[in-house]
Order: sequence, then structure tokens, then C-alpha cells
Amino acid sequence: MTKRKQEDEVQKKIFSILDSGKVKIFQFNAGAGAGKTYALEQSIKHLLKTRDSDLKTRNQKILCITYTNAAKNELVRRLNKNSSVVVSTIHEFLWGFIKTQQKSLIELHQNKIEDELMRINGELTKSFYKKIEEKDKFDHQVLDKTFANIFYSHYSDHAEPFRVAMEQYDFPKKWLNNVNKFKKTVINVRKRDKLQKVLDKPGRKVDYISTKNRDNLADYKISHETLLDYCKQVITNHDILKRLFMDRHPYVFIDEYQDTDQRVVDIMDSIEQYAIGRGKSSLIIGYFGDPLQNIYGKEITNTFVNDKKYLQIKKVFNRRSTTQVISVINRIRNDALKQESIYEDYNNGTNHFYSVNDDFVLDKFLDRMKLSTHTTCLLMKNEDIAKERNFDLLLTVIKKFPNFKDNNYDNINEQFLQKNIQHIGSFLRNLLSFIELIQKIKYEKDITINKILVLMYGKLPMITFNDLRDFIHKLFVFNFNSLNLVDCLTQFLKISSGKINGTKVLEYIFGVDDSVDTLTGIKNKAYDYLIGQNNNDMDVDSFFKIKFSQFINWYYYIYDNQHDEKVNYYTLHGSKGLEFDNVVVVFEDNFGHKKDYCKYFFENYDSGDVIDDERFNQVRNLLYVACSRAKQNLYVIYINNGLDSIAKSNIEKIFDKIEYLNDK
Ligand SMILES: Nc1ncnc2c1ncn2[C@@H]1O[C@H](COP(=O)(O)OP(=O)(O)OP(=O)(O)O)[C@@H](O)[C@H]1O
Repeated sequence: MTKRKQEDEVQKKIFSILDSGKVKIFQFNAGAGAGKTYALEQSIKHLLKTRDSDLKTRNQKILCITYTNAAKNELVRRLNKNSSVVVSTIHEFLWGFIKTQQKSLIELHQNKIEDELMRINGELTKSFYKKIEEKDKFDHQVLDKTFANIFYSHYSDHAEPFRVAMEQYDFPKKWLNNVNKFKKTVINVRKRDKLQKVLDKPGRKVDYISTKNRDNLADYKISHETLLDYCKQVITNHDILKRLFMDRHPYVFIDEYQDTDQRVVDIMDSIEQYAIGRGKSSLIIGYFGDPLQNIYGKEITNTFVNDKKYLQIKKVFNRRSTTQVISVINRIRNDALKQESIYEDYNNGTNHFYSVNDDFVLDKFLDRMKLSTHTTCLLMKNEDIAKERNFDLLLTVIKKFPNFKDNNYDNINEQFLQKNIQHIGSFLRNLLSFIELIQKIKYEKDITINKILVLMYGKLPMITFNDLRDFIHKLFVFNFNSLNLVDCLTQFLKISSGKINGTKVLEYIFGVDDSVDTLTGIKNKAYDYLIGQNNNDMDVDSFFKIKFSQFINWYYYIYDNQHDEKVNYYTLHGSKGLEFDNVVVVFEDNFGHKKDYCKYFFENYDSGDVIDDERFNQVRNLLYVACSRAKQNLYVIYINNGLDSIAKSNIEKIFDKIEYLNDK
């Protein structure tokens, strides 16, 4: 049978499951470039061809869950918008599904507030608060409005000026010995009061805010993680919702199963069980993915790798890369899946492995290899990416703050350079929203008024067109690119037009209340995020003095997956899901807080007992994702201080031969 025929057979297997009219969950496994997204698209098209009128009569929709908004937009584009298909990210979909279940949501939310109150009380009993005899008096004092204003105005000061500001209150000196503990205690008492008040006065609705990365419990606003918790509890405990789900969505496709949260899998399992119990219903759930492309350190749901309780479908063909690239990526993955090209003659590519020392200069290498167009460089060092993308100053400053230093080093990748914006650090996410607002107003020609207003207020407020036009006009006067962050914020705060007020917009974007002036409030948020309880003698001024253009460049790095025909630069993580003609990957050992990051992989490759070695698997997955982006030619450069014989021999097993480049 020809390869194309075999590929068709795989697709037909999926079609036959879709046509079976039964309750089934299947798992489609295929390596990089196999065409998983394509298979998913074909499956939807098949259903549209065979079942569209049925779906329409019953008011049912095919549901397709993608991991990112970018993937969603791509799939929507390929499917040419069809009213029988819903393509959505999981959070967006689940919120739409459960948001009317307010009775259950409020109950869960109140439980969460009670848990939080218990946590706060626990913390208070561990601080000087426990020993205060007249607790009511202390509470009364710190809940006072004037006190709050002074407290927050000096919140992000160094320790001594903060103590001086507190002198007018007769707190015993020893309470202020440790300024951080004092601040924490005050905040806990204030938070407890706020939460207690909302518990005593119910009647609010729970809302999911997709643009913020942190809950605001007192305001009944939840973020992504809490949404998944609530959804799991609400759906798995209510048969009526399971029924509603399967009646509305008899076909569910979930892309990138390796990144799918356990709670989502639990929800789907419970719906499947319910469907089986009802008999004669039909429900098909298909997971598409590749366990080896899990690169964010969050463990894959056991069901997908060990239990394999779903129907397994495998595809071995590769549609992306030349045979030269495929042979390398097969060897990197080193598992049972060995891909082969679907094409008979796609073998005009190359793969090279260069061992180089610290003097290696990438630009010279690109020159030498004549790689000046259609080339993408995947770099490990964040500093290199930041320099190429012109936000190196921002990175240099951010790295000095406790939230990104020492043990928190991984936060640079996980919260600052993270391409999935749901995982960006909470304060940074707010900052991105501010930059997005300015950039969209200034440069995005087809931005809708709704989108602008939602960015400004989180909802559609009643304002006049004139006010909006005037506001935008005033915004255009400033050349934000030439200002630093604090000046940008200051200018923005001052803009007002009728009912629109820059201060209110920033209060919304940064989640600041009116107990202090807005700029100080924003600085306090930055202080909590960047420094927190970790240092008394640091301030956030250096961050706010950074040129706004650096933040804009960072924003474009996070959001922008466009690449041009010249040389483009990404981190290895950031390349996931993309493909390029020529790929240059630069491996380094000094990465991820390790001194032997890649070395560990090369030394242990082929040692036989690495299957459960999490560290080994993480490096392997990252190298696999990076190398499998190449369509035609792959150049791997390994910066190292000398290779031992085991590493050398293993590298040769993967890449055939090592070329040495040691010129300056
Ligand atoms: N049946 C097909 N016919 C033509 N081109 C295809 C087909 N399937 C996939 N392709 C092409 O092959 C390439 C890889 O496909 P796709 O991106 O769907 O793979 P993938 O398995 O999702 O990759 P990865 O997991 O590495 O991100 C793309 O350029 C896609 O357009």
C-alpha cells in the first residue's frame, strides 16, 4: 500500500469512529509535523459533509478546543467560518457553558472565600497580631481611610521611610522591626474585613475575567485556574449539565492533549460516563497530541501516557520535513514512534551538528553559511533573544528583582517570556493590557470600538462616540515610544474626555482601588509582584524608569508569531507549533539554572534507564520541539567546554557526525 493510502487509512479510522453513533473517546498520537492539526481539520470537514443538516436541525455544534487563541484563529480561518462548528480555547468555552449556573458558582465562591478567611486567620495567629490584647482597636486603626492612605502611599518605600511614616501612630516599636511582617499583617486584616463584608452581604454574581491572571475574590472575579476548579465541580456534580453538554456537543475535539489540564480530562470523562449510562446516545471525544511536545514542565495527564484507556490511533508519517531532518528528530525522541516522510523524494535537506566554544558568534556563522533569508534562529539564552528583539534593558532590570532572581530564575521563562499569556505574571499581564490598548488604538486599523472599550473597562460602558473620539485624539498627541514607563502612565492618567477618564481606565487595568493615588497604587502592585516580602531595601523605581519602547518590543515578542523572509529569532519554547525552512538551533549548557543542561541529555541518551527521569525528558522534549521546526535544513550548534567520550558517541548516534568550529 502506498504511503498516501496508509495515511488515508488512518484518517478513515477516525471517520469510522465519528460515524459509529456510539460513545467513544479516542486519542490521536503523532509526532511533530505529522499533520495533527490537519487531521483534526479533516475530521471536522468530514462531519460537516455527512452530518451538517442533522446538526443544524438538532441545534447541535461540533466543539473544537485549541490551546491558544492563535491556534483558534488559524483553525477558524481554515474552516471558513461555519455555524455548525465552535472553535474555542477551553476557558472561553467552559465559561460560556457554566456562567448561567450562578447558584452553584456563588456557593463555590463563598466556600473559597471562607477558605481564604481561614488561611488569613492562620497567618495572623503566626504574627505579632496574636499577642495584641485590644485587637478591635488595632483593626479599627488599620481599617481607617486616612491610615490606609498613608500606609499605601509609603507601601513601596524602603524600610526606614516606611517606619517614619508610621510614627504618627502609636504602634509599639517592635511591631515595626520587621517591616514586611507588619505590612503583611495590616494587609491581612484589611483583606479579612473586605471578604467578611462580601460574605455577609451576598447577592453578587461570579464573573470570569479572561484578561487578568489573578482572582479578585472580594469582587467575585475569577481567573483561569479558579475557573477550571469551579467548572470541574459544577459539571461533574450535575447530571443535568452533562446532559446539556452532550446534547449540544455530540462531537468534541481537543488539540494538544499533552498540555490539557487534568480537570478538563476529568470533566470529559464524567460526561462520557454519563452518556454511557444513558444508553443509545452518541458522543465522540477526540484528543490530538504528542506527549513529547510537552515542554512547560506541567505533567501530562496519566491517562494519555500510562493508562492509555482511550482508543489509540497512531500516525507515523511526517509532512513537514526532509528525510535528513526526520532522521535526526526520530533519534532525539528515541521512543517507539519512528516517523517517515510521506513524500518519496523529499530528501534535499541537510542536518549539521557543530561543536563550538564560548567564542562562537552567531552572526558570523550565518554569514559563513549564507543564511541571510528564510532562516530562523532558536536561542536558549533569553539575553540573546531580548537583544535581538530590543528589550534587553527591560530584561536586565527585571532580572535584578527577587521574583526573577536565584530560586525564582525560572519565572523569566514562565512569567515574563511566556507565549501563553494566561501564564504571564499577574502584574506583567496588566502591563501588557495597557500596552495593548495604546498599540491597538494607535496602529491597528481594523480594531473595533467594542474591543477598545473592553480593554479600557472590561465591559461596554455607556459613553458617547464624541467622548471616545476626543479621548483617542488626546492620546495621539503623545509619543509614548520616547517616554519612560512612569511618564507614560502619568500622561495617560491625565487624559480625560467627558465620561472617559484615564485614571479610571488605569484603575481598571491594574486593579487599583481608590485608597491611594493611582500611580502609587500601580507602583505598589509592581512592588508586590517584583519584590514582595523578599527585600526591605529595594524599590521599583528602576523598573518604572525603563523606556516604554522596551516594553512595546517585549509586547510584540509575546504576541507576535509573524515572521518575515529574513532572519528571525525565537526562544526554543517560543517556537512551538511553528515551522521554518532553515532552522539554526543554538544549544547551551548554562541554562535553566543548570550548568549542564544539554550535556545531561547527551551523556544519558541511550543509557536505557532514563524513561522516568523527568529532567532528561524535559531537555529531550525541548530539543525535539526545536529541531522539528525545520522543514528543509537543520543546523544545530552546541556551545560547550569540551565533550567527553560518552557525550561524543551519543551525539554521533543522533546527528551522524560532529563538526568543530573554533574560529573567533
Ligand atoms: N494531508 C496534508 N496535505 C497537505 N499538507 C499537509 C497535510 N497534513 C499536514 N500538512 C502540512 O504539513 C505541515 C505540518 O502539519 P501540522 O502543522 O498540522 O502538523 P502538527 O502535527 O500539528 O505539527 P506539530 O506537532 O509539530 O506542531 C504543515 O505545513 C501542514 O500544512
